[in-house]
Amino acid sequence: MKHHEVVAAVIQNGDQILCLQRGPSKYHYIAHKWEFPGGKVEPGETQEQAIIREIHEELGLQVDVRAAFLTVEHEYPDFKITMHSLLCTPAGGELVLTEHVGYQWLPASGLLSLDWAAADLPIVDKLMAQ
Ligand SMILES: Nc1nc2c([nH]c(=O)n2[C@@H]2O[C@H](COP(=O)(O)OP(=O)(O)OP(=O)(O)O)[C@@H](O)[C@H]2O)c(=O)[nH]1
Repeated sequence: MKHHEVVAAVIQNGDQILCLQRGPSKYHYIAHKWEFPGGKVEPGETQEQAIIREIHEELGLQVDVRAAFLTVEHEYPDFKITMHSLLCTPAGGELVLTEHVGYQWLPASGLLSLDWAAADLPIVDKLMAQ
């Protein structure tokens, strides 16, 4: 089974957290699900370099990476991921969606109002517990 190393940013602006909605996908179980911005780590990149690149590509934002948050191993029906979530704060730029179909800024207490990708649920749980 294919395995991907993924980084995901929990971008916190005060108590608000940036949540993004994926569009259609060939995999029904991730199509239209909510997730954190990020993507696959490319060969030779650190997690921090990967998240900074992905956030710039996907959202046109600069971020500062503050801390590692939680690493999740998740197996979907067709592939598995190791996803490293990193706590980030906005550091410039105007949010423009280039790959996603929607976004919401929500406090941790509101995160479960969204239909999250399965791999994200441990991250959501940890954010809600803090
Ligand atoms: N970015 C991101 N990906 C996630 C999250 N949760 C989750 O299951 N994933 C999965 O992790 C994988 C990340 O790949 P991606 O498609 O976003 O990465 P990428 O931008 O490098 O994609 P590409 O292969 O089209 O170049 C996808 O299969 C995605 O469904 C999340 O919170 N953020």
